Amino acid sequence: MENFPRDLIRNFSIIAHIDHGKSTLADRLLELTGTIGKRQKGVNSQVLDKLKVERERGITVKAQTASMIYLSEGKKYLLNLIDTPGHVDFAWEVSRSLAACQGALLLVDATQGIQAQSISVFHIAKERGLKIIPVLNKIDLAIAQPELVAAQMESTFGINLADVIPISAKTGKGVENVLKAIVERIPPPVGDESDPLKALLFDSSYDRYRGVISLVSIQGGVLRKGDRIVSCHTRKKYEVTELGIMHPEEEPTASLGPGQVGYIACSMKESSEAYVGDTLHRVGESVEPIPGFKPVKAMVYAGIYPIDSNDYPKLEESIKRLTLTDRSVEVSRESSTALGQGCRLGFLGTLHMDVFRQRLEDEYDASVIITAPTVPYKVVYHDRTAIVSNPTDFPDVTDSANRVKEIQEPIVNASIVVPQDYLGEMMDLCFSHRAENLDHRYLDASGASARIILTCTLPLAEIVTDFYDKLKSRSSGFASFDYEDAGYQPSNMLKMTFLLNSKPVDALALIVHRSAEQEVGRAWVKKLHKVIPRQLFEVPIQAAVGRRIVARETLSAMRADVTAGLYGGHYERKLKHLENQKESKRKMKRVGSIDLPQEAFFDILRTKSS
Ligand SMILES: Nc1nc2c(ncn2[C@@H]2O[C@H](COP(=O)(O)OP(=O)(O)OP(=O)(O)O)[C@@H](O)[C@H]2O)c(=O)[nH]1
Repeated sequence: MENFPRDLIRNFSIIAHIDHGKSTLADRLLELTGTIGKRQKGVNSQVLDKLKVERERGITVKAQTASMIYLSEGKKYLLNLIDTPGHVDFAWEVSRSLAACQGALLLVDATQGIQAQSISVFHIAKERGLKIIPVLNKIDLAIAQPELVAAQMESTFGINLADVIPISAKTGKGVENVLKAIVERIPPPVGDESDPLKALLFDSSYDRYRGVISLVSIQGGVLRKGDRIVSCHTRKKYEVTELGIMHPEEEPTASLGPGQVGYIACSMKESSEAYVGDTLHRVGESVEPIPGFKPVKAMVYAGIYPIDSNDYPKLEESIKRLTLTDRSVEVSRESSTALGQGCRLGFLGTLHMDVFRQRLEDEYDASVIITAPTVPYKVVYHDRTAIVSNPTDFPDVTDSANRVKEIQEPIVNASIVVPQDYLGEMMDLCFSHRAENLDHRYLDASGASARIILTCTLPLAEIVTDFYDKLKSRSSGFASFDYEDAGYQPSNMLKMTFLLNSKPVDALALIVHRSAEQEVGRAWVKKLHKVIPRQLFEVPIQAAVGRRIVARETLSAMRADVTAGLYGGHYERKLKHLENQKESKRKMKRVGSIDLPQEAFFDILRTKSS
């Protein structure tokens, strides 16, 4: 395995919109090359989708890699498949996996045609200079429109119709042609055995016994067991204790040569030491780091609290262990008068957040509440700039004493692919979420079912809550959506606070755009009015921006005599009543002079939209 000549190695990825069949095709390739046995009929567990949550949701979260041997015209090729995740939140993982490849299979579902992510992944691959092999999947289905979709691929990607390979990843039809094309069209990797060692770290996972396991692509030289290596990024030194290829499980080898892709274990204890995109080289040799290194950046933040505050230590431990396997989650401590001790987590996007919460619940049996997501804002003061991702820390911009010059919010370039009948709906949706620079063009030549790609810029804050759900429901499920980071722009954002009996409640603060302050303020005081139990006195519930009250409701005083039931009866009954009262008092959170049941808080926070 380790002695493969470089010109017989091919490193490639499958890139596609979600559900277009990447994992199914990967399975078929592994089967055809004899890397795994044939699946039994009816068993649909994909080898490369490992995590339970991935299987449940049918999406790939973490990239997996596998090597296979393919015989063609008497030659034995080593094909390294680098699997990429299929969701916008993980664009960075796609990009870094592609750094280890020379080619990519661009897979498009022949029943659905090109979708938003087909276009974005195509551009990432193109920018990296990869050889792209267009593949049309699901041709076994009666509703497939292979000619139409192939024509779409020609006009959108500028590829040759003759290069498109029609397949059914499900039945295996045409898949042999894909293997042939990989060998014929994708160039072998570069790099020489005599070069100094240069390895790109493109993924990592955590093993309880061996520590961090990194996936590397050897771009020059040979890596051997026992080698002393050093990270360009951290300058930390390690000894390689084990290495090998994924076939599809780990298979130890004595070395990894130029062009090879494999795993290494090297006494790295903390997963935070394994920087994706880092270059590893041998101690004593100096090399130019591989360009394109950038640390991952959290774009969505939320607070996470245990339902029962006694569970905090357990929750913290669980989060710690989970982040060992998913380094892209940022963690810090946070506490709130209303919710007690918790953590503030930063995620790449909302799906990433959902997946993390589900893993926490599945793997650690933790009952948690996650507060509404907030994006990181830039607060520009006269003398400095701060990044604020927690409403509690957001300054009151209406108070000149705070010397805030400007607030900037993160924006994204969004693209939506949708049948033309839904164009009006989609434009309305975008406008109601503060879209700018709206533009559209046709993907197909014409026809009643012609599809359109709509592009615009949107504030990230507008898409982190329910934008995706609205997009799906208002397009009857036909629209697909993708976005990429487009930096920051000045924006009129304000901090809204809520007052109960004239006292502000920290945990309820949120950041809103000025244009939405009335609407949001009114909706929230109404909601609070519903969930807060009546007190012995009248309680005003107010939404405020700075000192300005933008909405108000009044909770009238409780009239019933609650102690009435206590007169007469047995002593034990009274005692029981007192105990019950004590118990429920324990659960109450005293905010200002108001007692609030914790559940009321959770109710509010669960649905709060920032
Ligand atoms: N009929 C038919 N169904 C297919 C074919 N290829 C994949 N599918 C089905 O399409 C669905 C999605 O396939 P996956 O392989 O999970 O898609 P994916 O692109 O890996 O999805 P992500 O990992 O979430 O990006 C599954 O239900 C597959 O069984 C095909 O050629 N024909």
